[in-house]
Amino acid sequence: MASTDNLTGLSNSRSFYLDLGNEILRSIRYKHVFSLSYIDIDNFKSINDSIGHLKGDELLISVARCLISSLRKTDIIARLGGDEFAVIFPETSQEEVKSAFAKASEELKYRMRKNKWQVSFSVGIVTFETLPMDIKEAMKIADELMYSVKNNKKNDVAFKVWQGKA
Ligand SMILES: Nc1nc2c(ncn2[C@@H]2O[C@H](COP(=O)(O)OP(=O)(O)OP(=O)(O)O)[C@@H](O)[C@H]2O)c(=O)[nH]1
Repeated sequence: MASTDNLTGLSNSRSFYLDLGNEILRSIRYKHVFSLSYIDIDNFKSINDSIGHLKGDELLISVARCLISSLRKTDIIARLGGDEFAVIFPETSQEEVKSAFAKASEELKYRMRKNKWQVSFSVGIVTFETLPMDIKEAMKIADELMYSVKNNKKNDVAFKVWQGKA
């Protein structure tokens, strides 16, 4: 079965969920924290509608390249589908993920501006100090955080430290 996304060459969702499951187990075993980022492009549909699907594809490939070039080799980057991307940052605290993602944000903004693509990014980044029960719970927490940005004003990064349900 394929483990990469045809368009961008990143991990696909299937492969990403396997890696996320392994990261949860590793973090439990070695008592590490890890961080998980959920990234959704804002207003991507308008790119397809205004300059065409092929340019839309070009933008998605460019996003993948920005993430690959600005993050660590040990970070696991995936395209989950459509205009949604995700990253696992193994053994990475909130402070560390803030500085790691700042670099990626700058690179993404620069690339989009250079190509005159009028999109931005809604991002949720969770650091698991208490480990999630499973993949589903981890993704739900990161997805909800991203949606809190999307439903507010978009174009922002929300950070959260997960310490279990209050
Ligand atoms: N070019 C291209 N477009 C895709 C691909 N996969 C999904 N899409 C398009 O991505 C768009 C995603 O639309 P929405 O989820 O409404 O995203 P959006 O316009 O970014 O909306 P917001 O997230 O609310 O800002 C749809 O128009 C899909 O057709 C792809 O592989 N290539």
